[in-house]
Amino acid sequence: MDVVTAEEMRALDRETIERLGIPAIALMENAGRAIAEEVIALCRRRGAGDAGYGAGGGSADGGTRSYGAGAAGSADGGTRSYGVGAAGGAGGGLRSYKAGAAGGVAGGSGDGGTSSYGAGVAGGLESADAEGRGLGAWAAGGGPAIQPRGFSVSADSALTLAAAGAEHWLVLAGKGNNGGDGLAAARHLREAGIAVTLVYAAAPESLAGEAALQRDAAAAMGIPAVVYGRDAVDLAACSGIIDALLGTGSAGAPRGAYAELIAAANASGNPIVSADIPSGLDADTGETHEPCIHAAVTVCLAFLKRGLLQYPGAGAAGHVVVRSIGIPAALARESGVRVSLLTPEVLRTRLQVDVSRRRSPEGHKGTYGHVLLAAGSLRMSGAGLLSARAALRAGCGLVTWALPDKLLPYVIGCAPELMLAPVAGSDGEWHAGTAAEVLRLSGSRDCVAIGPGLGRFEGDTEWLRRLWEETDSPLVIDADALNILADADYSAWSRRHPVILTPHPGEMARLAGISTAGVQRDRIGLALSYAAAHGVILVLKGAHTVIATPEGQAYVNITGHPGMGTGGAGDVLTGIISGLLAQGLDAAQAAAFGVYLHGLAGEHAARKRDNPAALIAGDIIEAL
Ligand SMILES: NC(=O)C1=CN([C@@H]2O[C@H](COP(=O)(O)OP(=O)(O)OC[C@H]3O[C@@H](n4cnc5c(N)ncnc54)[C@H](O)[C@@H]3O)[C@@H](O)[C@H]2O)[C@@H](O)CC1
Ligand SMILES: [K+]
Repeated sequence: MDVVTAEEMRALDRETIERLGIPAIALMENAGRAIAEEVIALCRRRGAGDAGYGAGGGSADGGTRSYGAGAAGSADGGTRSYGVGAAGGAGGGLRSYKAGAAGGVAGGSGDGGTSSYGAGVAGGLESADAEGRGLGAWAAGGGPAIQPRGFSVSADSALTLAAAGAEHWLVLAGKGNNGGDGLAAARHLREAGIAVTLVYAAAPESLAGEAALQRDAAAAMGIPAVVYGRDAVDLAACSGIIDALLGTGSAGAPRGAYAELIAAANASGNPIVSADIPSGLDADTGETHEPCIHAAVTVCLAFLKRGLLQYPGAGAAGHVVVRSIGIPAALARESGVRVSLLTPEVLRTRLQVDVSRRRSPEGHKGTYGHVLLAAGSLRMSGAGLLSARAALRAGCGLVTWALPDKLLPYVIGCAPELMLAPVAGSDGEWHAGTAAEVLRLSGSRDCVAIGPGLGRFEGDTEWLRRLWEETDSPLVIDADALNILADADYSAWSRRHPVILTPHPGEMARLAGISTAGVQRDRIGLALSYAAAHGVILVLKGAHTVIATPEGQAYVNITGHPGMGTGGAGDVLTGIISGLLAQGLDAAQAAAFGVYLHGLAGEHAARKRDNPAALIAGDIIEAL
C-alpha cells in the first residue's frame, strides 16, 4: 500500500482529473460515500457493543492501532491491518457487509452480523424502510417473491442502519474540498435515515468549486445547516461528529473558527470520524498542531498519508481506513511514490521476499549462511548473546560470536548452538587492536554484525573504519557502533558491500546531529534523506519503524507491540536482520523482513503474557 505526502496526493488528484478525465466531483462523491459508510459501520459496531472505537480515538488495546482492511476483509475490529477498501465493503471489521451479493439484500437487521443477509438470496428483494424494517422476513419465511424472475434490485447494505433513528451526526465543514467531502457524506447519511446537521466553519457563500456544488445539493435536500459564529452550536448534542474541516490543503495550526470547532469537538465526548486526516494534523510529518482532532476513525481517501503513520498523528487518527475514491491505485507508483506500508504483500511483490521462509529438503547448515557477530563486553555481554541467539532463530545455519576473551567463561553454555570466537580483549572490553582478528574471522562469513554491547574504547573510530572498509560481506551496524559512527566523519570511508544501520531515535539524533524530537518530527522524511545522503540502508527504530534505502524507497512497518519497549529488543532485531542476510536476502529485503518478523514475534510474545509489560527481549526470540 502506497503512502503519500500531501503534495504527491495533489499531483495524483490532478493526474486523475486532468489526464484521465475523471471529474473532481466524482472523486468527491466517492469520498463522501466512503465516509458515510464508515460512519454507519461505526454506528453498527457501537450498537453491537464494540467499545473499541469509542470517543477519544484509538483502539482499546493500549496502543496497537488498527488500519482498515480491504474488501478481502482481513481486518476485523481491532487487529492491525491497513488496507484499501473497495466501495461497499471495506475496512475495519465490517463483518456485517456482504457487498454486492447477487440478488442480495439490504435492510440492516441491526445485529451487525452476516446472519441477516443470507435469507433473501433466493430472489428476495429487500428494501429497508426508514425504520430499517426490511422485507427479508417474507423471503426467509417462504413468503411471496416480490420481483419477477431475472430481475433484481439491489439495495445498498453499506448505507443502511437499522437504528438510524437513534443517530444524529454533526458534519463540521471547512471551506475547501475536505469540507466538500463531508457535505457529500451528509447526503448519504441522510439517505440512510440518519439525522444530520451541517456546521459550517466559514460562511457557506465562501465555498467554491466542487465544495460549493455539494453545499447546494445538501441545501436542496433540506439538510439543516448552521454557521459557526453566527448560530448557536452545541457539539455535545449529537451522537457523532464528522470532521471535514481541514484536509491535505491545511497549513499550520488551525486558526479561528476551525480551532474553536476542533477543541469543542474533542471536548464533546462524541466519537469523531475524520475525513482524510484529523484536522490539525500535519499530513506529511505526523505532527499534531494545537488543537488537533482526536478521531475514533479516520477515513483516509485514496492513499495513506504519511502523517497517519507517524506519531503523534498516528495516535490522533484512531482507526484508519483507507478507501478508494476512483483514483487508480497504480498511478501512485507510476507517479514516483516511493513509500509503502510494509505488508506481507509488499514484502512478496515489491521486495520479492519469500515470506514463507521455506527450507530446501536438501539444505544443510552451510546452505543457510554464517553470521559473524562482533559484540558484547563484560558489562554488556547479554546484548551480544541476544543478537547471536536471534540470528540463529532467524534461520541462519551458523553464528560465530566474536567477543573479548575474558567474557568466555561467563557465556559458555548459555547458547550451545553458538560458536564462540574469543579475541584478545583488555579486561573484558574491546580495544583497537582487535580489528585484525575480527577481519580474519569475517573472511568466509556471509555477513558481519557489529555493535550490541560493544562499548566505546580508545581508537574505536579507526577500528570501525577498518571493518567498514575491509569486510567482504554486508554489514549491520547497531548500538555503540552507531555511536562510533556518529562521532566520525564517515563520508569518505569506502565500501563495496551494503551497510545497514539500525538506530533508535536517540542514536539517530546523534548520527544526524539533531535532537531526538527533531528525529521524531518526520521519521519517514529523515530516514529517506539520511539513507540517500550516506548510501546506507537505514532502519529507524521505534513505533512504526521506517526502513529506507539509498535508492529512495521507504517502508513503514506496523507490526509490533508497545510491550517491546524493553532492553535488548534492538539487539534481537540486529540478530534477526543478520540471520536473514546470511541466508542470502539482500540488504533491503533483510532489513524490511527482519523488522516485520521482529514486530510479529513481539506481538506473539505479548499475547502469551497476562500483561505485556512483562515482555522481555528473550521472549521475542522464543516467539520467532
Ligand atoms: N480533487 C481533489 O483534489 C480531491 C480532494 N479531496 C479532499 O480535499 C482535501 C484537500 O482539499 P483542499 O486542497 O481544498 O484543502 P482543505 O479542504 O484541506 O483546506 C483548505 C481550506 O482550509 C483553509 N485553511 C488552510 N489551513 C488552515 C488553517 N491552518 N486554519 C484555518 N483554515 C485553514 C484554506 O484557506 C482553504 O480554504 C483532501 O484532504 C480531501 O479530503 C477529495 O474530495 C478527493 C478529491
Ligand atoms: K479532516
